[in-house]
Amino acid sequence: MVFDKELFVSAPGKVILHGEHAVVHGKMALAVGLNLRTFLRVKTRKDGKISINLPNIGTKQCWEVSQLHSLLPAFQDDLKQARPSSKHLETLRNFVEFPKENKETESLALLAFLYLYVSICGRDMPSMDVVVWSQLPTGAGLGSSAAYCVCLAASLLTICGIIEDPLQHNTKISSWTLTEQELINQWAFQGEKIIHGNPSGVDNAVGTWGGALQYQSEIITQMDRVPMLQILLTNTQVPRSTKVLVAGVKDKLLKFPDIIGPVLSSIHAISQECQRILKDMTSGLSADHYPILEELIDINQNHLNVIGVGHPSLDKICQVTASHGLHSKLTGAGGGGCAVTLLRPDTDPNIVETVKQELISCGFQCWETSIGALGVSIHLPSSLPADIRSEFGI
Ligand SMILES: Nc1ncnc2c1ncn2[C@@H]1O[C@H](COP(=O)(O)OP(=O)(O)OP(=O)(O)O)[C@@H](O)[C@H]1O
Ligand SMILES: C[C@@](O)(CCO)CC(=O)[O-]
Ligand SMILES: [Mg+2]
Repeated sequence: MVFDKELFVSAPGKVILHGEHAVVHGKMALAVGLNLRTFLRVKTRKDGKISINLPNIGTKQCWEVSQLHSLLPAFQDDLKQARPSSKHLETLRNFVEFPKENKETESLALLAFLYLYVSICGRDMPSMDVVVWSQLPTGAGLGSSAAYCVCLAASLLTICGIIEDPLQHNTKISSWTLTEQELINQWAFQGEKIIHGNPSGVDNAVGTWGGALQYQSEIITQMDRVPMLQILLTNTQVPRSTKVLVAGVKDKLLKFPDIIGPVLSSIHAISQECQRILKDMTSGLSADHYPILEELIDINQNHLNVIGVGHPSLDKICQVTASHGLHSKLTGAGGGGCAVTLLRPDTDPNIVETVKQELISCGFQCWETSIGALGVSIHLPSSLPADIRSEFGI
């Protein structure tokens, strides 16, 4: 049982360099942690209530823990057997009674929370307040859903005592053991299944481990030496749903297996080639690798258009950046959302500034960043960034 406890947990967003969508069909993806994070604060309370506050999507809910106990029979057979079934989802939807005009954004976030809360806590449901606040744009291809699920899984497993609070004995440790991270990742994957329908698991793996990784069929390989690539991220601000886009690619693949299948195989080969180049770059081979990286970006962007996940706003980013000699592709599920542009070490900062201004004048939002970020972390309140502290009112 949990007594007075307060935890602060965070997880990074991600950028997929290559392999989005193909990875859902067993191909390889290369993905990296992003220095924009989701933060969660959980604080136990004593009045038998459980509240969740999600300011990014304007959602607040509060229930009696005793009400949530009524969900247990539907979960009883499958408790601790991680996989959301249609029976679970139906039970949770009936429990929350979403009004007709309810936004999908809100229902998916609450369903994922309730699913993880009931499945992980079982009979020992703690009374608590949960607040989640993110630096990531929601639904823009930067893995906001995975960062949300990783934070929920890590905090619920810790508050229920299933994994240890890393700060309990040593305030310098900022994450869990490898075995505990594996458990966090598995539960976050289940949360992603509620939000995405059929996720590959790459996003939650980056949210858990950060860094740079290669992902294929649930096998995660950390790339231990990756060059410090500088990138420009542009958010078209065109909303889209990963769930809908992933389902669209599946339909196309079923309809035209001999046409779409080879495109996915080619995307796989692009990921392999990119990985080889990144390795060469870290082993100090002097060749100019950037032209190849740029060509791979262009080919993949065309492939992503072929499989139906492009958008005129993404084409616009490619045109604007190409007119200044830079190369871009969509990242994440596409259909709007974000694009990634590769910056060379010798790219003139004035050019980057001009490109940014042009993109901003199209109504887009830009961030210049480098790849790689820490995975799921636990924080002392004093070590949280100032803007996060003020979001949490501390
Ligand atoms: N900070 C947050 N607070 C509440 N819910 C969130 C938050 N971030 C993400 N979500 C949930 O995740 C959903 C967005 O997930 P979606 O997979 O469509 O986009 P994404 O994860 O940002 O992009 P991608 O999967 O392409 O990387 C939202 O509709 C919401 O339900
Ligand atoms: C589109 C996709 O490949 C990446 C979304 O960030 C979906 C997935 O892998 O689950
Ligand atoms: Mg997502």
